[in-house]
Amino acid sequence: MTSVESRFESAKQQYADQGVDVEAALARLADIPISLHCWQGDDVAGFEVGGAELGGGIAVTGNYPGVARTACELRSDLEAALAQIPGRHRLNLHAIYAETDGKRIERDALAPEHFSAWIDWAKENLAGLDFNPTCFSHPLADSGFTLSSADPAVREFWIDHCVASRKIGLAMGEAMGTPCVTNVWIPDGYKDVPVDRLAPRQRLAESLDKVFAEELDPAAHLDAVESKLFGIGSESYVVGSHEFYLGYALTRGKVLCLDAGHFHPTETISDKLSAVLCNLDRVLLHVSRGVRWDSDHVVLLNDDLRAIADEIVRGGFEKRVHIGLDFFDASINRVAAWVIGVRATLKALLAALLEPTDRLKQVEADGDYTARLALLEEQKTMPLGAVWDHYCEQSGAAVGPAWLDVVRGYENDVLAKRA
Ligand SMILES: C[C@H](O)[C@H](O)[C@@H](O)C(=O)CO
Ligand SMILES: [Mn+2]
Repeated sequence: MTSVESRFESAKQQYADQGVDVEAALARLADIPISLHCWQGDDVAGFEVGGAELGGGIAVTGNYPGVARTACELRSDLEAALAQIPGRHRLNLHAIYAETDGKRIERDALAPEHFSAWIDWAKENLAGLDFNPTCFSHPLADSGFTLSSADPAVREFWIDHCVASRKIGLAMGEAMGTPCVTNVWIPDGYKDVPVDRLAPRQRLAESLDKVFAEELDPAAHLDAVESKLFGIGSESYVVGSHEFYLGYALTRGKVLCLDAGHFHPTETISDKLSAVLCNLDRVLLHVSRGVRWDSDHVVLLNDDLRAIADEIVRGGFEKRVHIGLDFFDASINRVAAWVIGVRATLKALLAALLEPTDRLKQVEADGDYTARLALLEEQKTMPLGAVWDHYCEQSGAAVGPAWLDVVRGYENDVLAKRA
């Protein structure tokens, strides 16, 4: 027996003593896909012919070598990351990752054919695809307003882009046999205090109603809307605030996207899950790590991430919460950034799945808050790592930090050779 296996067997017994079935927990974990965000691989630049600088009040810092310059390079980098991540996962694409054969295709004219290479590759490598219209990094977003613009021509352009994006998302969902979540995030807002907070929100609601006018088969496609508190250049007012989208999602039956970096710095999204899922069917998560602001740091196995995973598992929300990642760090190896973030997310889910939740719920229901606190605290030193290592080994992913050597090898052989 290898040391990984002997540590696993002893951990399994320790969890069994707590009433936890480790094999059942691992089977549940294998069934939870994480949607990797393609934009970590190229600093949210995309491959649009004649594309603009990154805009929309989001910023990527760092200049680590090896950024992906083409869709082929990005797919190769994703394969390198996926090889170090146990389980089968999804990919979240933005419209600016279209492949248009060297021709400039305006965003309102994008079509499924511009993503056929992604779809073919996804069939081999992934459990599903998700999608996003790109309503930033474009001259028609320079005013700071897109779907809520006061200019009807600007609004029209972005409505048409979002309609085109839903068709692309639908094609992805049909091809993959699992619904594609197409998420609309817009940067619209004001740097300074506005007088009229209402009119842009009314225009946004009208525009969204036009975007979503056509009913799409939920077996292949789901619509999500993402709120934000502030961005760079929209510090005082964001049109698509949380309250706006919560109301919109509730009244229109849409998926609500909660981005961990899009709330007040001391506000967490974990507590929101059970609250919004009392009335909404589904939630999309953008798991991110804000440091002092919406800085989009790589997610780590910290208290916030564990609390999100705990809420998903304790609520039995695995099929109602779509887990996507959203961070972009250009100061470290970008492939490693994906591996660190996804492995951390899976570890958090595993920790939650290994919790004796029924017992904890029972002591809570009995009013035994002493036992609740004591058992939760004891849980923290249970041998999660031994189960995690077994899961990695069983799935063909590297055990422990060994993945870093493989990613370093890819860096030397491939990334370092990019000019
Ligand atoms: C690139 C993404 O769509 C973007 O990060 C968005 O989801 C967001 O969170 C903006 O702050
Ligand atoms: Mn986001």
